Amino acid sequence: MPLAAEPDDALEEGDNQQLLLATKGGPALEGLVVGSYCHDVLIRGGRVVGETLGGAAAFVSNVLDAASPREEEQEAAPFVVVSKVGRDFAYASEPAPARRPPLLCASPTTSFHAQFSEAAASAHAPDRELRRVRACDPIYPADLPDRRFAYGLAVGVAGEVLPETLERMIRLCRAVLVDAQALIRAFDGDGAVCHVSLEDTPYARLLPRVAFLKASSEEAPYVGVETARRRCCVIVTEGRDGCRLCWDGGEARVAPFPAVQVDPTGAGDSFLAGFAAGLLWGLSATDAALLGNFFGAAAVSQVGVPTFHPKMLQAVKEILEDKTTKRSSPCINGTTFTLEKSNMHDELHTALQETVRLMSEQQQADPANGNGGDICST
Ligand SMILES: Nc1ncnc2c1ncn2[C@@H]1O[C@H](COP(=O)(O)OP(=O)(O)OP(=O)(O)O)[C@@H](O)[C@H]1O
Ligand SMILES: O[C@H]1[C@H](O)[C@@H](O)[C@H](O)[C@@H](O)[C@H]1O
Repeated sequence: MPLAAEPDDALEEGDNQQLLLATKGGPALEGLVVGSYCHDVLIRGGRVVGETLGGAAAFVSNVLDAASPREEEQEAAPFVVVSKVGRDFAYASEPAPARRPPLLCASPTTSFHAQFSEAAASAHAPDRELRRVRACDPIYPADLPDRRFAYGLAVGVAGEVLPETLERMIRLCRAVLVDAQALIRAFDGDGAVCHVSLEDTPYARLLPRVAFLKASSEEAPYVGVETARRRCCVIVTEGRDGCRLCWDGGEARVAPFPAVQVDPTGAGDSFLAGFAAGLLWGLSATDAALLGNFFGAAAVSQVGVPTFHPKMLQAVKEILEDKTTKRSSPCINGTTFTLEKSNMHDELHTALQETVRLMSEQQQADPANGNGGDICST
């Protein structure tokens, strides 16, 4: 599919307004999630302690399905996933991939071995060593659908979101949110994950056209927060300490939620999706980060892609319906983002915290709703 023939090529940056009008008041705030599903093998003390579905796209879909606003008549949350796997993909019938099937390739599914350290992880030290043992094909610009989206999430795990693919996402989507792990991961001869400086990658020049860039505290030094915040809003996640947002001229710290961590995998992915859902509900970025922290905490409490209790989701939905104003003017729009904390930030935090408390009481009363094992402790 030649790029030159595509309608989005004719789109100038100023045409964003036209896109806004087309979507405003329309039936769906449709999203585009780009990044591949993968196989995660969790290893502790030389022993395999878990094999799970992974890939940021799987964690992200799970949270968007759970928390993004949707119309009554919509069966599923309105977003498309562009993901690639091989014929060996073991999780085709899991809810996240089954709902939005990946593209099948001749190459094998991307696969990671996560080696957990015996020592208890501190809030900022890397809690596991990751090694990519197999890599699927990259996602090319021509793999993306030929239509416009309200928002895009670039969430690669193994370098599969090519610079030209991110560029096309930027042209197709009104606002793009990027996980730094999609941009700065490199792999040594053994597949061990290391990082390169974002400034030295072809992605750097695209930053001014990105709305939000999320990095973990381990990735932040490679992103160069002080430079990046002049180009887009940077969110640094800090594990059990919550997160901070930095933009040109301001910053905010957002408090975490309590969690008993059993597996840190997917915390950052779930954070980003919760954050995006918050923006879709019409929250300011700093308020939306509360929803990010909420789903990040929920992710570490279970092994693999978490299952959310329907009562918990209902409570979150009621809180959001109560605290947010009409969605007719969504904040997920590069020209009208509100970044600062609103005056109901603390109330929103308290209400979500109360949900965490109720759910943990319920879990204690009914251990059958447990977390399915602990990867973090011996
Ligand atoms: N132990 C924890 N307790 C409570 N919340 C947590 C915990 N760990 C993570 N979170 C939440 O999840 C968010 C993302 O976590 P973190 O900073 O560890 O991301 P990450 O390193 O990208 O995660 P991963 O690579 O494991 O997906 C945090 O900002 C926080 O809100
Ligand atoms: O950093 C991790 C890692 O690459 C995992 O293998 C994957 O499942 C997660 O999605 C990602 O955030």
